[in-house]
Amino acid sequence: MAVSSSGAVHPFLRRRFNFNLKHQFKMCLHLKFSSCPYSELRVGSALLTEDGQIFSGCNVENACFYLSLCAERTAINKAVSEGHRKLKAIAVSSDLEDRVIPPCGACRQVIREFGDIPVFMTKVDGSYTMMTLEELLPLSWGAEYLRKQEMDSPKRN
Ligand SMILES: O=c1ccn([C@H]2C[C@H](O)[C@@H](CO)O2)c(=O)[nH]1
Ligand SMILES: [Zn+2]
Repeated sequence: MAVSSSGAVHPFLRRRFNFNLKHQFKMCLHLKFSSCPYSELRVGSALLTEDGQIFSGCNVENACFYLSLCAERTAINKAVSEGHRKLKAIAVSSDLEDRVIPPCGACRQVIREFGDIPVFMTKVDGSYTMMTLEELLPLSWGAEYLRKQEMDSPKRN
């Protein structure tokens, strides 16, 4: 079920994740590094890893539009490329004042690779709506549909 808040740390988070949302939001402010000359929509993301580290990201757009990368995937790629595959939660923020910002379909699929984690969709005033990845992307495609033996094989290319 979706959880909304006016900015305080939600009890759900404190219980399940021992997670300081304010700190996470601070990291989300990395939307100031956003490179978005085409959409002019600054987006930031922050994710929490199992061992308590936070990685931030922003959207990085390209003149060849479809090469642009969303903030969430920037953050995920940073974390994974530094050896952090166990993700606990992810947040996404933007300049939008009147609405929370939801991850696009591509990002939902990429987040899905790392489990059914909570996704915090925030507004500039610090309020947020939290939904789990399963709620955002029900009946989703994942590694369990692939041939496991092949996936586990150390010899695969
Ligand atoms: O959750 C979202 C939604 C949109 N964007 C970016 C992609 C693009 O740069 C801009 C406009 O779609 O917003 C993100 O980074 N994350
Ligand atoms: Zn996206």
